[in-house]
Parts: sequence; structure tokens; C-alpha cells
Amino acid sequence: MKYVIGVDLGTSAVKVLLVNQAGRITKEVSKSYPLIQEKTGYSEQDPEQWVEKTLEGLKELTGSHDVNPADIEGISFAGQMHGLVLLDRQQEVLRHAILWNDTRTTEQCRKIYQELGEERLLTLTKNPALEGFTLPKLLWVKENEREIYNEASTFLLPKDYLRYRLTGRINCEYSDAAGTLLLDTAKKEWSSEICDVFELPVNLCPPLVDSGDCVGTLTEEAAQVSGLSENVKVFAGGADNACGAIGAGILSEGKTLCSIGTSGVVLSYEDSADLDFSGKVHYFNHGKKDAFYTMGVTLSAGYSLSWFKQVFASEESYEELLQELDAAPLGAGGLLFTPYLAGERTPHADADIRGSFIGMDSAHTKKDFVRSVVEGITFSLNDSIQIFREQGKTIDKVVSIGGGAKNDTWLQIQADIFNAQVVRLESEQGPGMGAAMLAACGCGWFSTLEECAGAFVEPKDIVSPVSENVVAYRNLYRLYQEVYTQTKEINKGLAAFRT
Ligand SMILES: Nc1ncnc2c1ncn2[C@@H]1O[C@H](COP(=O)(O)OP(=O)(O)O)[C@@H](O)[C@H]1O
Ligand SMILES: O=C(CO)[C@@H](O)[C@H](O)COP(=O)(O)O
Repeated sequence: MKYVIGVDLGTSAVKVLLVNQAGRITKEVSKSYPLIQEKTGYSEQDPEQWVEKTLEGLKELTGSHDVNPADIEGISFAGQMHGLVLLDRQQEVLRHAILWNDTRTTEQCRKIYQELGEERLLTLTKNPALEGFTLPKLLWVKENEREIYNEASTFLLPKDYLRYRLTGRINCEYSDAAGTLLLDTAKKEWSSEICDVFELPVNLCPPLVDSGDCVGTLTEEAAQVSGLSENVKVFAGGADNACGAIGAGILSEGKTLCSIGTSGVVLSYEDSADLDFSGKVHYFNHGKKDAFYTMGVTLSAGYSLSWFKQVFASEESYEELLQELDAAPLGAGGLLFTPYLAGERTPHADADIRGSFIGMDSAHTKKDFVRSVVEGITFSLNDSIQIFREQGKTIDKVVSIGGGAKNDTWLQIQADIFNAQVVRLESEQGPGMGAAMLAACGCGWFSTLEECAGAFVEPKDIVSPVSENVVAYRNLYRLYQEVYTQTKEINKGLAAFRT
């Protein structure tokens, strides 16, 4: 039996999957690393940790009795998007990576609109200026850390840096390049116009390849440390959401994905870059060649739950904590939560907004808080579902992946709030599976990603909405929607007190 490896460089952990030719995950290793949050709005990670933890994970995988490393033919990567890794002329990392959920760059976003114009930005990149994207981060470093900026010879996205460390080859692929605000999305080339306006040398941008391209093999050192053969073919891979879409079989029009990791996304496949969503949702290049996807993003989806667990229930596992979901009633006894712990993207692009618990009552106990956190995260994802429906899309079936798809009750809550069938797959590891599928196609096991999805993507069950819950949640959702408007100004005032 032959194997490929899919690596998902997530925000909470790197997940390494060993996948056989039948598409079954025969071994899975996860290694976590922390966020570095020095100030409110800041979110960084040490790229060296990504490399160390990935190598540890690969070593554990190849060292197990499940596989002969000589049978592993290919490896590919999915990764958290938008993060800025800056390298100097010797390809050394210049500072910690600034991540997708770091919102220090509101001023730089304003500047992008002032100097390039919102309309021109949307025409070229299909996306608005949001704090999490890479260009504002690059401008922040240029303005605030000039010495570091002057040393920079290239920037990389997180999984592209990891792949560079394993192969010695510097590349970026289109699905992650799309999240930088420097790519001309339709033309698939770095925008010299945007670089010129912001006086950034175009050669700061790494060479572009397709997600399925073979970019080389492992370095001798990486092969030795990981236990893999030096002949393993390395394929470029894609943004975690692009790979999540591949891993969930979102490869044609009409298919919708909900992914609840640290962030949460609702994603819809698009055949072309011609549609106009006026920047209400993100519009990116897919990992499938010359295809696209649109998506809405909740910044703190799984992160809201992990925050709650860490602050109020650090001794409990997620399974123990989420047992409380069944004990609490629908609507959490009148307790509403908004998951804006680090600001928000869709539908409110607002770095200042923060989360709320509304309606706290002396009768409430921990179970109600857990339920309201899960319901609030899901309401936030429903905001994106509503945008797609308003644009004329039919959403009656949603494939659910990510950590949030592990829990039965949460899947039912998704079905009831989205008023759609929710499909659970055999494995919730969408991005890692998508990366493995890119490697499987690259190794010649399949001629198209669709053919590969036919063999690899296996639905486990379908959760249907319960009509009385749908009605109750529709009423509660209206109240949820009001919380943003009612708390916006209060949160602006509170910003001065944040540390
Ligand atoms: N057993 C579980 N049931 C439901 N949600 C879970 C469970 N375990 C983890 N999670 C949620 O999944 C999130 C991590 O998901 P994951 O897809 O691994 O994220 P990332 O790719 O961002 O690292 C956590 O923040 C947590 O909220
Ligand atoms: O910023 C985005 C998408 O635009 C995030 O979805 C990141 O890509 C992080 O993903 P997870 O670690 O939550 O999977």
C-alpha cells in the first residue's frame, strides 16, 4: 500500500495525516503551539515552532509501526492564511509571524483605501482592506519597524515558510497569495500596480506556483529528522480554507462548507472571478486550478470556545465541557453570546467590537454559558449563510468540518440555525485531507481532484434541521443581530481601557 501525507498548519496546532491509496487516514498526529499576544489586538507565532512541531509530528508518524516510510510517496500542506513571515537575504526569519487574527493594522487599512481607492482594490484583488490580510501587516512593519523592513528580502505565508524549511525552495501558491491583497486575483499575478502605490519592491513577493505543482523534494536534513525518504515528492498545497474545500469535496457550483477551527468560515465554490459580492465576503483563488471560492469569516469561532474553556473550565476536556450542551435548553435560558473576542470580519468588518454575554440571570449556570457560546458562534456563521442567500444562492446542504464538527449536539445546532442539512464526513480534518488529496493527484493516483474526492471524501451521516427548533432559532437570531448595533459604540469607548 502506498501513502501520502497531508500537513495542516493550523492556528492552534499542526495536524499531520497519513492517508493511504483508498483515502483512509491510517495515522493522525497533532502538535500544538501557543499564540503570542503581547497587547490587545496583537496575535503572533514563532515560525520556528511550526517547523519543530511539524518535524516532531512527522517523526512520530514515520516511527510508528503503521507504515514503512519507503511507501510514502508525496506530501503537501494546508495552512492558516494571511500570516506575514519576513525573511532577510540569508532567508532567516526577521521577526515573529503576524497572524490572520491580529488587528493592529486599522490605520494601514485606511491608508490602502486612501492611496489606492476601495474600488480599485476590489477590482484588482476582489477583496476589501481587512486588518487580517497580509498587505496591511507589511505596511505596518514598514511604518513601525523600519529597520526590520529594510532587511527584508521576501515575505512568505505560514505554510509556504514551513515548506521552504523542508525543501529549501521558496514559493507561494495562488490560494494563499489571494489572501495577501497583493495578487491580481483574475490574472493570477502579483499586482505591480499595488506594489507601486505602496512603494513595495515586487521582488519582495515570492514566485507563484499552482497548488498541485511539485516544488521539489525534501532536504537531506529534513528527511533525516522526519524519517521520510529524500525522494518524497513535495507539492505546493493551499490555504487551509482552499484545502478544507478540497478535502470536503467542494469542487463544483452549489456546494457549501462550514469549517469551525480557531476561526469559522462559510465557504461557497465559484467557477469564475466574475461575480460581484462588493467585498461583503472574501473572494479567493481555490486550490483547484483556475477555480475560486467566496467565504464569510468569523474571527473567533472555535477560539471563543477554547477561550471559555481556558478561563472557566481549564481542567475539563472539550468532550466534558460540551456534555453541558445537552443539559441546557435551546436559547440557553435567554442568554446570548456574540463571539467578537478579537473584533470581527463578516458581516461587521470591525476591529474594535468585542464579545458580549447579554441576558445573564441568577438562574443561569455554567451549562447555559457553554450553550450560549456555541449558539453565538453558530449565529455568527449564520450571518455569512444569510449573505449568500441574499445573493441568490440556495443553501440547503452544508458540509461541516473542523474541530466544531466533532460534537453531535453542535452539528444539530448548526442544522437548526442554518436551516439546512448538515453533512458530517468520516474525518473532520478537511484541510489536512485536502492537502493529502493534492499530493495523491500529484503522485498520479488520480487524474483530477474530483476523481480523488470520489474515492477519498466519505460522508458519515446527515443531520436534518428540526422545524420547531428552526422557528425558535430564527426568533433568537433576530435578537442576536441587534447586539452588534447596540454594543458598537460602547465597545469603541471601552477600547481605551484595553491593555
Ligand atoms: N471535541 C470537540 N468538540 C467540539 N469542538 C472542539 C472539540 N475539540 C476542539 N474543538 C474546537 O475546535 C477548535 C480547533 O479546531 P481545529 O480545526 O483543530 O483548529 P485550527 O485549524 O485553527 O488549529 C478549538 O478551538 C475548539 O473550539
Ligand atoms: O483568516 C482566515 C481566513 O481568511 C482564517 O480562516 C485562517 O485561515 C485561520 O484558520 P484556522 O486556523 O481557524 O483554520
